[in-house]
Amino acid sequence: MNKPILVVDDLRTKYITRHKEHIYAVDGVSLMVEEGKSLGIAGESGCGKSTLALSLMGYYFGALHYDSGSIKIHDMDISTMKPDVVRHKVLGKEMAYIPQAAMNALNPTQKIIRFIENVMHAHYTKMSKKDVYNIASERFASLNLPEEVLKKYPVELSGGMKQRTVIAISTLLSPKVLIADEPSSALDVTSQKMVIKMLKSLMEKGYIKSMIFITHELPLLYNVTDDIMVMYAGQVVERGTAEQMVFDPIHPYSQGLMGSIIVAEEGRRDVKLTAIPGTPPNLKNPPKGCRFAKRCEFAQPSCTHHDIPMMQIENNRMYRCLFDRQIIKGGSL
Ligand SMILES: Nc1ncnc2c1ncn2[C@@H]1O[C@H](COP(=O)(O)OP(=O)(O)OP(=O)(O)O)[C@@H](O)[C@H]1O
Repeated sequence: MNKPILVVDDLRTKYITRHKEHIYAVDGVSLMVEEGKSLGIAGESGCGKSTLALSLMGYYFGALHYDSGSIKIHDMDISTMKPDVVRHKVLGKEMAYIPQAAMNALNPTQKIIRFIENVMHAHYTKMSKKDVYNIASERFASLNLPEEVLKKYPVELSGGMKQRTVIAISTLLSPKVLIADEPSSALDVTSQKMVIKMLKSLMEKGYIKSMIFITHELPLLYNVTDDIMVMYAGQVVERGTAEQMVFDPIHPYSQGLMGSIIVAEEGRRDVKLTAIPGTPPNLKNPPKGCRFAKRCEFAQPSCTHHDIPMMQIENNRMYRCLFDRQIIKGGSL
């Protein structure tokens, strides 16, 4: 096992609505990312993926609040740091975040190099413009981004190029963890591929030490990440290697997720396109016990009696279900 970089233990974060309702969108999430490894997070819309990303970044603004649990980068616990402290001490150098619409982060009235100067000067106040330019052009070249981009305005760049530019800028300080939230979902297929290639290249070249990649598409994760974690209604329901999760998912929800998407992988063309019947529970008032029980073809009365813990079956391979994997996989309940 490599050295753990990011360790999250039993994290709970919630939205407090105007009507004072508490919505636990991240409800007891634990995860670990090792040095040199990438973790994919998958799950249907509304399962808490983006809230988890925001919580890891300490973005507690507006309705989102920290409740309990810890987030450690190496041994530094950042879970209770004030957002301002996180911004100064953590963002950029320790962790970087690429949100869904990252390309909109660029200032339309500024050339790219001016934007980079601002980013670098926030960390190194005395760095000369020449040094900033040299660092940026070297990194851009290494990531196959043309140097001319530095002298352009965002409007002069295509969507894909803008996205790759933002990724290059966010990782200029070589953070230990990169959190990418659906970084390619708004792009055409060719640009998507280039973004994915770039993320892999950031890992290979050691510009980032580890990555969390969020998407609702399991097969995309299979091509990008070492491990995959599936979330359902604010909780983790399964974790394993990408290979295990795509070809041998255990939890009935992960199995449904696999069956509900087109898998472009060789050998998986047999998978039928099916939708998982029903909808996830309302997180204002989640059901007792297994949150997937209402939609699960294997559900038994015991599933809803008490909370179901994660069952560890191998190192880094776990799932949240009362039943043995042979029973679920054999469909003989
Ligand atoms: N500002 C908010 N106030 C109250 N509830 C919210 C707020 N933002 C999100 N939620 C709720 O939190 C839950 C998790 O939302 P989140 O956006 O994290 O899911 P997601 O898995 O990232 O979905 P998507 O893939 O669509 O981005 C949802 O039930 C959502 O309704």
